[in-house]
Amino acid sequence: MGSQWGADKYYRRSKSEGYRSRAAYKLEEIQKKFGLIREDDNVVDLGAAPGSWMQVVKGITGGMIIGIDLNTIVPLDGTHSIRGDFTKKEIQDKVIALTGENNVGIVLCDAAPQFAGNKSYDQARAIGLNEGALYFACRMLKPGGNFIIKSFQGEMFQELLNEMRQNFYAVKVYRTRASRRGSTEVYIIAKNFKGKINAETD
Ligand SMILES: C[S@@+](CC[C@H](N)C(=O)[O-])C[C@H]1O[C@@H](n2cnc3c(N)ncnc32)[C@H](O)[C@@H]1O
Repeated sequence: MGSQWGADKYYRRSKSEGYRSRAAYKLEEIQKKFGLIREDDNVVDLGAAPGSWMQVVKGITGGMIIGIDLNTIVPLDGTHSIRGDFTKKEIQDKVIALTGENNVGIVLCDAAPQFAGNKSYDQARAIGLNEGALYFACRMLKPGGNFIIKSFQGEMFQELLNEMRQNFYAVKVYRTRASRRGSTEVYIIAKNFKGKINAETD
């Protein structure tokens, strides 16, 4: 039985399996289906707190793992955490200082803005944040890199997909089983970055 309040089967499972959040199961499901995280990928996780996606990624790649969040990410061995807004240049420069230029194999983004309860305002902010994440991915990824991003179906979603298709050779929309029932949440699975030349997203 699903519950809006977190006491659902994924929440209980995350507690018993030591994950920091039920969100872990969304990434596990996406990885099982699409296998986009490769074992030598450097990975950047946008909106990473409390850090369950970083825990999942640690079990897959031997590459560098960097999590970025507005909130503190409790340290996770063998990973880097950056506190700040990933849309800001100074935060992006910190990532490049760690990875070098265009040396990231996959960017993950599970970030969402604080919702105010106004449907069309919230949707516009969510898509705006998605565009910031797309810009980040285009700045960091190596050609052939991948991008997984949470979004919300509604106004401007199609335009976002079109921008994704300008920058990646294959783009799909996927809804995870762990997404809450009735929510418009989906993940965009973008494969095979075309390279900087197509990255005119800002
Ligand atoms: C659903 S949580 C992510 C859960 C995470 N995937 C996990 O597995 O633990 C969304 C996060 O996005 C972060 N966030 C939203 N906007 C952000 C921004 N501009 N820069 C950095 N983090 C952001 C929020 O602070 C929040 O912690």
